[in-house]
Amino acid sequence: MTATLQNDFVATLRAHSQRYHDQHPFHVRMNAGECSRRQLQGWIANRFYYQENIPRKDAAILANCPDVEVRRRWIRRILDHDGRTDGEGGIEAWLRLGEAAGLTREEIVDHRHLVPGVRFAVDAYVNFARTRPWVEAVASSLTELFAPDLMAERLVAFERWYAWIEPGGLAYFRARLEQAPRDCEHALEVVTEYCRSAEDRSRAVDALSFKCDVLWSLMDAIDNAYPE
Ligand SMILES: O=C(O)c1cc(C(=O)O)c2c(n1)C(=O)C(=O)c1cc(C(=O)O)[nH]c1-2
Repeated sequence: MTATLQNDFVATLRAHSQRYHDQHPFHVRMNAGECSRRQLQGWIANRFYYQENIPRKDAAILANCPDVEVRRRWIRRILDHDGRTDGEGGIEAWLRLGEAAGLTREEIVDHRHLVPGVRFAVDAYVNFARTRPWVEAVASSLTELFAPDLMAERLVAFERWYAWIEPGGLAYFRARLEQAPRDCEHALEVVTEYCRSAEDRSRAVDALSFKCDVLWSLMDAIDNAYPE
């Protein structure tokens, strides 16, 4: 691929920031301090389903990926979320966020708050990674290019507007500020190396569009379940 084609490809991927869920009305209200306690708790309990399924999605990518060097780096994502032992990892950190916001572990883990639209959106993402070519699944993870800005904004918003959430609960977002850039740098390397033809590139762009839709649908479902 020539340098120009590569730059255009990366620019097209990055332009998907315009469709990222940071612009969803629920996130806009969240970051403006307009969410109630119940709405934030609902968001945390529902987003847990995304968090617990991310490692299963990444395991599907590993299962479909024949490149040992890619697998060696990709596997770290699973450990980041699952931890190496009890009490570690992103899933645990998300449960602590829930506790800091006044939820019990039990009510998060047993899915009593999980709404159908969130389940369908997350299941669609995992299913995509299981059934589509692995490079497309890698491309679909590239929404993480846009996540750090949202995390930084969220950290400021939570400290400012939702002081009733214990500050220790925000550790998850701080960890993602470092993990997301590292992860998406690798994902970008993979798609630029493997997407050689115009058709490959177009499929990678479609995969990222699909993922933007997953995240947007997830937020729509939460927004509908916890009206103002
Ligand atoms: O809170 C967010 O807005 C947000 C967004 C995303 C994303 O853009 O997919 C991820 C995360 N958080 C996240 O915490 C996370 O671990 C994660 C993994 C992935 C992925 O697709 O592999 N996205 C995201």
